[in-house]
Amino acid sequence: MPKDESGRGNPSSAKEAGSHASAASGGGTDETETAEKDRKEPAKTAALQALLSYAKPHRLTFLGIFGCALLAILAELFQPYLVKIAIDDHLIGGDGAMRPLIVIGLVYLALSAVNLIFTYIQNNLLQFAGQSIVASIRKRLFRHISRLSMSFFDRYPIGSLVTLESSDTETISQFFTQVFLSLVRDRMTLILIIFFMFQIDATLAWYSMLLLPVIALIAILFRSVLRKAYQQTRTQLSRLIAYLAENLAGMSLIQAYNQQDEQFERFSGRNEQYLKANLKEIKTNVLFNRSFDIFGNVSVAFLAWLGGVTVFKGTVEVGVLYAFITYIRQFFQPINQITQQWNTLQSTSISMDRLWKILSTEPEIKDPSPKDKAEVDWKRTAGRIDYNNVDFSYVEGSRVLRKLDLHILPGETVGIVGTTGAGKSSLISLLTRFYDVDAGSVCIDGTDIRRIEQDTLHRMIGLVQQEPYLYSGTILDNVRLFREEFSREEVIRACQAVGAHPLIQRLKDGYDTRLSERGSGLSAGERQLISFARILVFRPRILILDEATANLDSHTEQLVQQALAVVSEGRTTLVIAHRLSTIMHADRIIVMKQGRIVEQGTHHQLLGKRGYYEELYRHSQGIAAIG
Ligand SMILES: Nc1ncnc2c1ncn2[C@@H]1O[C@H](COP(=O)(O)OP(=O)(O)OP(=O)(O)O)[C@@H](O)[C@H]1O
Repeated sequence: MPKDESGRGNPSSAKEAGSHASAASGGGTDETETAEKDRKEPAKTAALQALLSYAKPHRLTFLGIFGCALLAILAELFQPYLVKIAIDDHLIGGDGAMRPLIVIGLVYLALSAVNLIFTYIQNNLLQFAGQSIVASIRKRLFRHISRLSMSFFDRYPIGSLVTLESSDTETISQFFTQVFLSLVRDRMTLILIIFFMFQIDATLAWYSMLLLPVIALIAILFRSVLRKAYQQTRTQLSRLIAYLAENLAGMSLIQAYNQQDEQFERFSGRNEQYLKANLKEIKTNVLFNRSFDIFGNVSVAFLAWLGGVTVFKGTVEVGVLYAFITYIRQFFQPINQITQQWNTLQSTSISMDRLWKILSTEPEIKDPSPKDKAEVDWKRTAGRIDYNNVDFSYVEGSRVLRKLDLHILPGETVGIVGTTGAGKSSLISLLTRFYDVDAGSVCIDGTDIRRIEQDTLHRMIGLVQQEPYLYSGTILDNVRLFREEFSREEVIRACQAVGAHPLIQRLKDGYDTRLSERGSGLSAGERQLISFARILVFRPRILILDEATANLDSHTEQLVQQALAVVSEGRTTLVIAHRLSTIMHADRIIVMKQGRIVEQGTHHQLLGKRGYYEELYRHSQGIAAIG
């Protein structure tokens, strides 16, 4: 069972996160989504409140939208009324004078212009408010995700976070630009049409109201079918995207194993299902729209007949009948819109729910409270590290580090070795506070790192990983990590010190050469040298190298080793290495096995012990010989 389900730290359990992830990646069926929804009604209210809180700063804009919509609708609905006046008072009942008819014509035109202008302003305001709201949601989400703890990323697939940041926020933007408008404008239109009808002729208006239950019945019947068809399409699309993402990520393996045809077949199957779901959704939509059209025409015929009879009897004027027929036609439009928007409303609520789950996830690793906070200056760190009786597990019941006690002196270089899964990387992750210990403590210069602010802690420590991450940007940006406080000269000096300068100069634009994502275009060794230069620029007091030379050939490794000697100078350095040759010259070597330190000493002392280290060493020598 993941730790946070036991009540520690994160309120959203891993189980929930997992189910969300599967829904995002297409695993969710209608039933599971409905069940999820039922369970999370309170969360949804919170989600809706959160959504509204984003809209709050734009309340004046929304007031403007409301006003514009009202004026546009009034202008539109006043037109049939004008025609009624023209027919009844001037064409049939009038004295044949043209002047009033021309005036009515001009007013009619003016109303069209009013409708056009206010609809235009309303749409612009709405787009402005909607897009601004979604932009700020995206910003907050990005910031929030980047502050979440590593345990969150263990549970949450990156793909579903990308979906969240891209397509879920897009759905929410549709809420503001389509659904919200429909909720406001279409409802207002319906109410005003009914109002105009009763103003003109109450008897005909009551007859027209007979249509309402039938309209409601059709809308309700279709709503569930539409919703099902829509959700089916979404599920199939998510499955397709998830499959595509997985496929692209593993392309090298697919090509190496010549799996293209098999993968193509599997893709085609999913594509076919998506196509079917899409066609079904379109068919249902067309059926709904046409049914509504037919019913609209039948209603008009019914009203024409009923009205015609009353016109013949002389109880209703022709103009009134004309206005009614127009209103009835207009009546169907907003109802159709509202029903259509129901789908978007549904998906907004699902997206908002997902978004809220992430936004309400508290980082498990928190900064100390002002009371507990230790005042530390990272520049003055001596670099002593103490692991005091540390217990640690990622998943409850499966201990990774046991009663681990390790004390490292300032400036000492410590190599950490052990077989796969021994706990080497976990040891490092505790020092950087990617995770917190279950018991015991980790201290730097005698201060428990939980009492040090994370920003300060991360300035104390420099981490170089096996696959150094380079961002899309220039070499200069990548060395100083986009922080302008470091000058170009500092970056160049750092690159010279680690031996990266000649190779950077050979590049097309030198330090201004733009790297593509992940630094493709540079060799593994070159990328590693750039990450070493970062260390010299940022000057952390503690340096961690996690398999930093694992991917390099022996010539490049030599280059990197020289660079390493430069960067580790005067710093407490922890080096994890599978290749024992990398750490042979360390001041001390820690040998780990199943979460414990089983041996420690210099290379020669350890070989002399003829224990586990010697076994590992012989094994690695054997591999080297075979190589
Ligand atoms: N994020 C994680 N969630 C759950 N278990 C994990 C996680 N990371 C590591 N483990 C488990 O913790 C144990 C120690 O892993 P760790 O990565 O620290 O070992 P290591 O010695 O660095 O191994 P390697 O040399 O292969 O990198 C392993 O059993 C591993 O499966």
